[in-house]
Amino acid sequence: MTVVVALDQGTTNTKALAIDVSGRVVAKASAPVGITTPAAGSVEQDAEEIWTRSVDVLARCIDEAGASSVVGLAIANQRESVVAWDRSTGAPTGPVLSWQDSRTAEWCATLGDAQTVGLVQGRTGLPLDPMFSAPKMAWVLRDADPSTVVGTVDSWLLWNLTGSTEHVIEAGNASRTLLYRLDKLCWDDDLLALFGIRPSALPEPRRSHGPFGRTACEGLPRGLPVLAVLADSHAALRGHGGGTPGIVKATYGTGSSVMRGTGSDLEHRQGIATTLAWLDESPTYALEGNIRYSGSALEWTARMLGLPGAVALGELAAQVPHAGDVAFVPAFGGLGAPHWDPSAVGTITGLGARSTPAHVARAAFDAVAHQVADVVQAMVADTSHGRLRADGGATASRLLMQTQADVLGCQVDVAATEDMAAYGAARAAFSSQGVEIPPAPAGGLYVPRKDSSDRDRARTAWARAVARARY
Ligand SMILES: O=P(O)(O)OC[C@H](O)CO
Repeated sequence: MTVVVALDQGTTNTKALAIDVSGRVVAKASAPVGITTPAAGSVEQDAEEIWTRSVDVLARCIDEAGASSVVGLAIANQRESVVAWDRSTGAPTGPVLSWQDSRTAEWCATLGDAQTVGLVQGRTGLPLDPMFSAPKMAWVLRDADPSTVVGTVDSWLLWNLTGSTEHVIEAGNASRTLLYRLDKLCWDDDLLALFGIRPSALPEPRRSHGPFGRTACEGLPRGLPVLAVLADSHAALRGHGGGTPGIVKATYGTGSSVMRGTGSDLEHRQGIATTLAWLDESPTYALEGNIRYSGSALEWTARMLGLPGAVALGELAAQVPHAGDVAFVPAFGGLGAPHWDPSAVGTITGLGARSTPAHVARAAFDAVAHQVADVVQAMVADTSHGRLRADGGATASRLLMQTQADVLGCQVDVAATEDMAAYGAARAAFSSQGVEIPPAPAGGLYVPRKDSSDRDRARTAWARAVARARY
């Protein structure tokens, strides 16, 4: 048996899956990863913890699958988060600044006039927003020694996996930094100057198939090649078979990423990012809308209501047929796509004397579905003939998936595997070896149960709540 061991290094969890040539998962290990919010707008992680947890799950998975059957590794990783370390010692110089970290929001707002914002958007496909890596890189490099280097989480993992030899970044991850030029597929000197980032601190961009080197670290068999690296959301698109124009997928993780592959076309849409999905022999582009709080909005609401988690929240929400007039806009740290408003604040509107915790719980599920719908509708003019492919932990909620079909007015196909990012990365790794494994099959289908006037009413109420959350 031949397997690829795929690591999915996510915001709150690190998983490894051994996947065979038929696409079957033959071994799996996972470990939680800590995240802290030491101050308003600051969201941090521990780089050493990310690394040690990753080695731990990889080692357990390789062991279970049998080391001799492993042809190589694949990586899918959380994007935009920034790690800085000392090139000579390999030690992190501070915490990881998470993609959710918005401490640079004010600085970003002063960075440029409309022309600069247009330049950034035109070259990188991204809005000038603190979610992306460059402002965080600039922040961690302030006053840093010349030996300090930076990277995204894939860079950090590859540096450690290869025994501190490779300081590289996968091209799709690079496209999330605000420094990578989408048409020319390289770092952009003007943007490096804009953010004040010294080129020698940056990792070298590589194609999604590398080369990324071989394992040379403690805790893992030596000499295993890293066959493919993909940013996690992009990997999920690949898992769904996306990339070819038309497929729209939503990943429901800590945040949500909605993506539509556009093949070799660089398309642009108002409020939506254009991104490099992956770079094989030629680039595959995608449109993407990133929502900061979706699964984490459910967790937050559960905590506020004194419940143990999202499952209990779903049980409470199911006690009422709808949220009444209550709407919850989880604009913690501002709103992402398609609004891109860092000044928006988390808001619960429409509370009345008859509102109950169940209505608030229901409003939290509505919020996740409406945020995804906002992005899908900014990408696809008419959703009624299409389908949304869904993956990620929160797709286990039937309430959420039915709500999603209802507010979008189209069928939602839920992937049979909850590990789509790892699956997509494994697909890419096998493909580099000339083996094509099939896209992951759907495990559940949801069709809309609301008519269009109910849907329009719900969408209008949501739009009003979003307007209230914005200054
Ligand atoms: O950790 P996840 O799976 O929520 O993914 C994080 C995203 O990559 C951030 O853009």
